[in-house]
Amino acid sequence: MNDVAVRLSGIGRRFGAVRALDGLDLTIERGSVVALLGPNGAGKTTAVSIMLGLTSPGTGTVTVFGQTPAAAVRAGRVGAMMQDAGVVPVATVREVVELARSLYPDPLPLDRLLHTAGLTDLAGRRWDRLSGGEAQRVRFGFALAGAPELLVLDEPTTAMDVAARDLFWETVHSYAADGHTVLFSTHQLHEADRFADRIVVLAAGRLVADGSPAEIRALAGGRTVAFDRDGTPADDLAGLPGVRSVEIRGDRVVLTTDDADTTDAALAGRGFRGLEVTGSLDAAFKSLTTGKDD
Ligand SMILES: Nc1ncnc2c1ncn2[C@@H]1O[C@H](COP(=O)(O)OP(=O)(O)OP(=O)(O)O)[C@@H](O)[C@H]1O
Repeated sequence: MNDVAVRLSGIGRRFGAVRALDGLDLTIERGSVVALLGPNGAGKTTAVSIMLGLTSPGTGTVTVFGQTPAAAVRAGRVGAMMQDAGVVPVATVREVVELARSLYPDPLPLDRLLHTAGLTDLAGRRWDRLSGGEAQRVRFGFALAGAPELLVLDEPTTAMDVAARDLFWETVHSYAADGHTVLFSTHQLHEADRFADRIVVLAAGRLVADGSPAEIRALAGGRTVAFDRDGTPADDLAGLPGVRSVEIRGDRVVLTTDDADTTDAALAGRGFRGLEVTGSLDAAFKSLTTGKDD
C-alpha cells in the first residue's frame, strides 16, 4: 500500500518573467491535513493547480496516488474547491450538486452530500443568487461529490461568516478523521494552527518551512509576551496558560511562555498596553516569508 497522496518533485513553473514555482519538492502522506501558507504571489494556487492537473509544470514531476493528476481526478479520487470557480449559472443548488455527482463513478448519495456541505436548506435556491459564503458551500459540495480520498481546498473559508466557518471546519475535520487527506491553502494563520497537523510555508515559489504548527512557531525563536508595566497588578500572570516565568524588565512585564498564542489569547481584553508577542505563529510566518522579525 502506497502511503503517499501527492508527490511534487522539482516543480518549476514560470508565467512569462514571473517564476511562480522554483524547484518545489513536496510529499503529502495519506491521512494528513496539510495547510499551505504563504504571502500573496507565493505560488500556492499554482502548486494546487498543478496537483489537480489544471496547470502543467514547466519542470519536474507530479503524481497523485501514483497516477497523473488528470487520471486521479477522473477516477474521483480528488475533489477540489478553487477560488472563484464558477458553476453553471441558471441552476438550483440541487441541480449543481447533481451535476457534480454525475461526473464521478462512485459519488456520495445526494441527501448525504447536501447535508455534509450544509446545503440542505439551500437546495431549491438558484446557485448564482446565493451570498458569497453560501456559494462557497456549493463549491464545497462540488469538491465532496465524488467522495474523494484527497480534498484540495484553495482558501476555502473566504467570504464565510464565523458560523459558516465553524460548520465548514467541523465537516473537514470529520472527513479527515475518516482517514482522508486534506490540503488547504489559507491566509488565516489560526486556521492552519488549529486544523492542520502539518504546515508548509511557501515564499517566492520555494518551500521555506515545513513542520507541525508547534515546530513552525518554534522557528521564530524565544517565546515571550510583553506589555507595559503601568502599575498593573501581576499576581495571576504566572498562572496563565503556557506561562513559565514572569519578569519585570524596567517598565515592561515579560512573560516567557511555552505557547505565545495561547498566552496572548488569555491576556486579550485585559487592556494591557504595548503588547508584543514573539514566537507566535504570526511572528514565525513574518520572519520566514520576509526574513524580518518584526
Ligand atoms: N496564469 C498566470 N499568468 C501570469 N502570471 C501568473 C499566472 N498565475 C499565477 N501567476 C503569477 O505567479 C505568481 C504566483 O501566483 P499564485 O496565484 O500561485 O500565488 P498564491 O500564493 O496563490 O497567491 P495569493 O495568496 O495571492 O492567492 C504570482 O506572481 C502570479 O502573479
